[in-house]
Amino acid sequence: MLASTTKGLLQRFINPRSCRREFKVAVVGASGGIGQPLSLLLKQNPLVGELSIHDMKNIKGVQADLSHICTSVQTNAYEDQELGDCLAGADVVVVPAGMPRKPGMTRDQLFEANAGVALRVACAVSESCPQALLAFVTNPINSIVPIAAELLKSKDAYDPRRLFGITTLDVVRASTFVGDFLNLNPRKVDLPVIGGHAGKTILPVFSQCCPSFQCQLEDIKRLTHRIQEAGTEVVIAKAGAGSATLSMAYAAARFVNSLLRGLNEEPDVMECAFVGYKSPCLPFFATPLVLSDKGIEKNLGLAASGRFRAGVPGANAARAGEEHTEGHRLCQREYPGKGRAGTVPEEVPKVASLLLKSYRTFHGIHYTPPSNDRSPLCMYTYV
Ligand SMILES: NC(=O)C1=CN([C@@H]2O[C@H](COP(=O)(O)OP(=O)(O)OC[C@H]3O[C@@H](n4cnc5c(N)ncnc54)[C@H](O)[C@@H]3O)[C@@H](O)[C@H]2O)C=CC1
Ligand SMILES: O=C([O-])CC(=O)C(=O)O
Repeated sequence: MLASTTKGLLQRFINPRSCRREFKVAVVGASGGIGQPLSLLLKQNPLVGELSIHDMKNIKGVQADLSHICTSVQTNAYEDQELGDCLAGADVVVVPAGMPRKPGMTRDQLFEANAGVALRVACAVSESCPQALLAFVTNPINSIVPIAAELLKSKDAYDPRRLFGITTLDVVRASTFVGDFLNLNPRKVDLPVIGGHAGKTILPVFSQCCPSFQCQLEDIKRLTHRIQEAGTEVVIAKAGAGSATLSMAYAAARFVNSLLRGLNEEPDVMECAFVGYKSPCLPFFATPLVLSDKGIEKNLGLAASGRFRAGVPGANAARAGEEHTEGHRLCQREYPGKGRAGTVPEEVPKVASLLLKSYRTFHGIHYTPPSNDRSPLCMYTYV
């Protein structure tokens, strides 16, 4: 017994990869503009043992194509009514299903089209893999994640440590644009982005940028605006053919890989994501997280690292007029003495109030699923 334990430890020491586990990842919306390249990237991930893909259309073709790639990841495809089978036993479910924007639309305007998709997936997760980590790409993230949480609560399957809105693309863009600005390899730039995933709710925290840098306030404002409007930049450039797909697939693959590294008990895995937040007044907020086999091990909140310093103009960028909203009061209460070292950036109260407006948008919605939908969601009316 002792000998075999010692041998096991020795093997792990000699070959650390031998302790690597392989996980089942399900992609819902896998035939789409994001779903296909995301599946391609996951087919190459050594932490994935089984890649289970689902879509309402063309999924068998995507499966045939992926299955010719010479990696050991096993791929299985599921059609519309087979969502439950696709999800059964999944460790991670990632959802790039739903309509993308066209020029002139806001992300909010996708809510009616995409809320039903998110509710259907959340419902199927609650039945087929309630322990899975569930990560939405579907827009509008700021409202989709809260309604998915409501559905999971109604099914007694909500664990805030396991539900995520993927905001990694904001972080990827922040690294790219700041890397360009500083003439640095963007992979060497680490800039947390907090808040939400729409316009002014996207909040790069320049005071925590690593490496730190000093520049003119005008530059910070310009970089902030570029990061906040980057999605729209792509929507306009694609001129009606959808929104970001390749960069989003890259970002989602990175986020899923981080979830898997956490599940694999790798220490110190960190990502920002839009998740349940600790305050009842502000139930969701994107912040830096430490990931583990539980999903979220620790929410690092807003003063995430020792690198947080005063005196960098970023903390003052894009400051808007004060709004005496619940969110504003909350932030003042939780982070008194704003502007000092180690405290919240001053834009946060503004972002909080914008997020609260998103929640109110969905609170007013009466969700009626399509009449041909025979899923259990027919029973579910969201008011
Ligand atoms: N979180 C983020 O940073 C980003 C989010 N997005 C969002 O991702 C979503 C997908 O974008 P694209 O891939 O470009 O759209 P797309 O239209 O190319 O693909 C969407 C896919 O979802 C499938 N689908 C729709 N309803 C479904 C359901 N109930 N079950 C299974 N599959 C379903 C469609 O058949 C289609 O294949 C959009 O809502 C978009 O706004 C896009 C970029 C960034
Ligand atoms: O802008 C969009 O509609 C898609 C998106 O969320 C992004 O690219 O950040």
